[in-house]
Amino acid sequence: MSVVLETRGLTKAFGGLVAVNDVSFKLQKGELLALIGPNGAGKSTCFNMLMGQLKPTGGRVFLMGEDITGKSPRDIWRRGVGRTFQITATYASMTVIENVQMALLSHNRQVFRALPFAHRMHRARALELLGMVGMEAQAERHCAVLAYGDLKRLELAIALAHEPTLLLMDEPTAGMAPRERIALMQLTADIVRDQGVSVLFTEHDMDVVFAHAHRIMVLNRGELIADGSVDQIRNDPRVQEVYLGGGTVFKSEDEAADA
Ligand SMILES: Nc1ncnc2c1ncn2[C@@H]1O[C@H](COP(=O)(O)OP(=O)(O)OP(=O)(O)O)[C@@H](O)[C@H]1O
Repeated sequence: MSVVLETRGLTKAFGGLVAVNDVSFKLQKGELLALIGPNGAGKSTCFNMLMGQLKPTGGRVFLMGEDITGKSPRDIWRRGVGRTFQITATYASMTVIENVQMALLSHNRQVFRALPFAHRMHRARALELLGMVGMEAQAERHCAVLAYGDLKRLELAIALAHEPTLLLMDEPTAGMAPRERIALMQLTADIVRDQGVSVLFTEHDMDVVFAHAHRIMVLNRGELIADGSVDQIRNDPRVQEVYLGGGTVFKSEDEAADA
C-alpha cells in the first residue's frame, strides 16, 4: 500500500483556542477514511488546512510524499485533491451534463477558450461520469429541478471530473434522509473500490460511518483520541465516553443491521 496523504503534528490555533492540536495520521491509497467527533472537535478546521483554505500554525501536510503545507487551494486542487462541500456547488441554470462538461473544461484548462462550443465538448466523458453516479438518465434535466440526493450525486461526478487522487468530503450526506445517506456512501465506497480514489470524509451519522468506513479517526477538542477499524472504534470506551458528551453506547453490528 502507498501513503496518499500524511499529516505530522498538524496544529491550528485561533488566538488562544487550539482548534486542531498535534494531529498526525496517514491515509493509504484506496482507503475510505472517516474523521468523526462532536461539534467543535476541529474536523472542518482540519479539512480546511488540508485543502489550503487555512494555514496551519504548526505541523506539515504531505501529498504523495510531497510537502504541500501552506500551498494555495488552487495549487492543492491542481495536484489532485478534490473536495465536495456541505452545500452543493452546482450551477442551477445549467443542465446536469453541462455542469459536468464545465468541470471537464476546467480540468483541461479550456474554460474561456472553449466557451462558445462548451455544450459539444467532453460529452462522452461527462456521460461516463454520470453513469458512475447513476445520473445518466437525468443528464438533460436542469439542476434547479433536481432532488437534493441527486444534486449530491452530481456533485460527486463533478469532483471526479478532475480525476482526483484524494477526495475530501465534508459531511457529504448532510441534509439527506437516512436511506439516501446510506445510498450515497455506498456509491462513494464503490467508486473508491473501482476507481482507486482515496477518500477522507467527515460525518455525523454513525450508521453511515460504521457501515462504510474502512477506518475511523476520532477528534475531540482538537486532539486525535482514537484511530482504528470500525470494531475498534465502536468498542473504544474513550470514544463512547467522549463522543457526543458521554453516555453514548454505539449499536452493535447486528443491532445496526436490524435497524
Ligand atoms: N475562523 C475561526 N476563528 C475562531 N475560531 C474558530 C474558527 N473556525 C473554527 N473555530 C473554532 O475552532 C473549533 C473547531 O471548529 P470546527 O468548525 O473545526 O469543528 P467541527 O468539528 O468541524 O465542528 P462541526 O461538527 O460543528 O462542524 C471550534 O471551537 C470553533 O469555534
